[in-house]
Amino acid sequence: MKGPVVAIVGPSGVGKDSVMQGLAVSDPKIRLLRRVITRAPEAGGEDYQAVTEPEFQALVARDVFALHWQAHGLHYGVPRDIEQLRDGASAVLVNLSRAVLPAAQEVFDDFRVISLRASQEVLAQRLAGRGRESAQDIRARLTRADLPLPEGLRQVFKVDNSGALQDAITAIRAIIEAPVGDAAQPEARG
Ligand SMILES: Nc1ncnc2c1ncn2[C@@H]1O[C@H](COP(=O)(O)OP(=O)(O)O)[C@@H](O)[C@H]1O
Ligand SMILES: O=P(O)(O)OC[C@H]1O[C@H](OP(=O)(O)OP(=O)(O)O)[C@H](O)[C@@H]1O
Repeated sequence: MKGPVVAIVGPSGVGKDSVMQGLAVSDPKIRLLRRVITRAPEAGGEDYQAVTEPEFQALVARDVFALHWQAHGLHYGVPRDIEQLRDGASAVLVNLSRAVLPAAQEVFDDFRVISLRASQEVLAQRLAGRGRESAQDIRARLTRADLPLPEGLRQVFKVDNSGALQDAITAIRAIIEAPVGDAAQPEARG
């Protein structure tokens, strides 16, 4: 049995990494995809494979990635071995750019999008609290916060993460555990 690929998307600071960690702790069959990123290895936060830009380009040339994109001045890649991670999983969670979602929907069967939301004030506070980026980088991330989701996505669920982290985790578990085609409630789409 292959679990769905569940994209966790939303503005910087909304809680994508926190929600993903919490979900993985709550159920060992919920797995996290480890991204390849041209970010310094010591930056902290999520577990990722840090590579240099030439190393990243060599991986692209070797066709290692199912998906890759650029954002925040960095390159990000999702290795094709995500398919092995799906075997026997309840879900494989992956932090994706909103811009890459239409491509992802074509690449993966049973692809679901969790669109996390929080107000600009909450985002600004959380980014400052996280302390990974400079004030200038935080401003750049906040200007991207309102980027709309692309059209044509078939399974999108809005989840609010302005409140307690556990509430968002509980809401997402219900979406993951629902049978295919059953999880979508009209009011949860968007
Ligand atoms: N529901 C929440 N309540 C309070 N703080 C949160 C919540 N979700 C995330 N955070 C905090 O907000 C900051 C940004 O969260 P993070 O998971 O890194 O967001 P993202 O991956 O979307 O950029 C972190 O310091 C995290 O601990
Ligand atoms: O196109 P967007 O939807 O705005 O996303 C831009 C980038 O932000 C996220 O990365 P990352 O997790 O490195 O950054 P963040 O923690 O600051 O969101 C996401 O995975 C994308 O790579």
